Amino acid sequence: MNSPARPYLIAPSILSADFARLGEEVEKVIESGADVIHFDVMDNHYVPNLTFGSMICKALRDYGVEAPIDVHLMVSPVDSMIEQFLEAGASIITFHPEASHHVDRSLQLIKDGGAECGLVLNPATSLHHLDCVMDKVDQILLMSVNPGFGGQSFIDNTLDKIRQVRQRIITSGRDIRLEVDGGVKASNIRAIAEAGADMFVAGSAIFNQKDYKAAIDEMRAELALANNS
Ligand SMILES: O=C(CO)[C@H](O)[C@H](O)COP(=O)(O)O
Ligand SMILES: [Fe+2]
Repeated sequence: MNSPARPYLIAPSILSADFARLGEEVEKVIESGADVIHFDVMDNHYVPNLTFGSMICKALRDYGVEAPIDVHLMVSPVDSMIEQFLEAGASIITFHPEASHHVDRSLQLIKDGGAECGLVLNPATSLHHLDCVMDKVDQILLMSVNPGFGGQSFIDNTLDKIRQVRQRIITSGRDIRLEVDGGVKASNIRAIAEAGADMFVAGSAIFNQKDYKAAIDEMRAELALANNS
């Protein structure tokens, strides 16, 4: 079905980390084999929850975190937050198209700031939002839960959406990452990869375990079995 041009990337979501020890938690999860840190920004407006802003991203950089930071903006409006996160050292910034009045402008703002850009589509958001930006995005994030909270169950019909987006990526001829976020765990990560994803966000499935390395290793073992030919 698909042959990812990139290796599989595991991106622990710090939403489920111990916020009182965030620097140590991030260090520990990187040492345990994580590729990317997924950073969930919620504003109690676009989503019914409130998390953290760019100061925390900057604090992680100042603490010495060098791993890519993948900022998932669940905020509206988006542009002022994009500017702040560019300043704070974000590597990738994604946002929800319905949260921006001018999607192309917001994507360009991210690129001009030197970060990678992408759109996030909720479970019931149409793929039509991708039609005019496939030449611009570096990453597409498909939500497999409704945004706002960690620890929810994976919505199964996301698998079909992943297959459709993978086809669009192949058609575009571009090297666009396909990230999936929400309810990802060792028991379903192989099916998600086989559908066409190459980047996997997992919050509770990693941070709610005692042994982060064992949790990540188990996911990698499942990914090694994925048939994506
Ligand atoms: O964007 C998110 C929620 O809006 C989180 O990234 C996501 O839910 C990760 O948590 P979990 O793996 O526990 O589902
Ligand atoms: Fe997220």
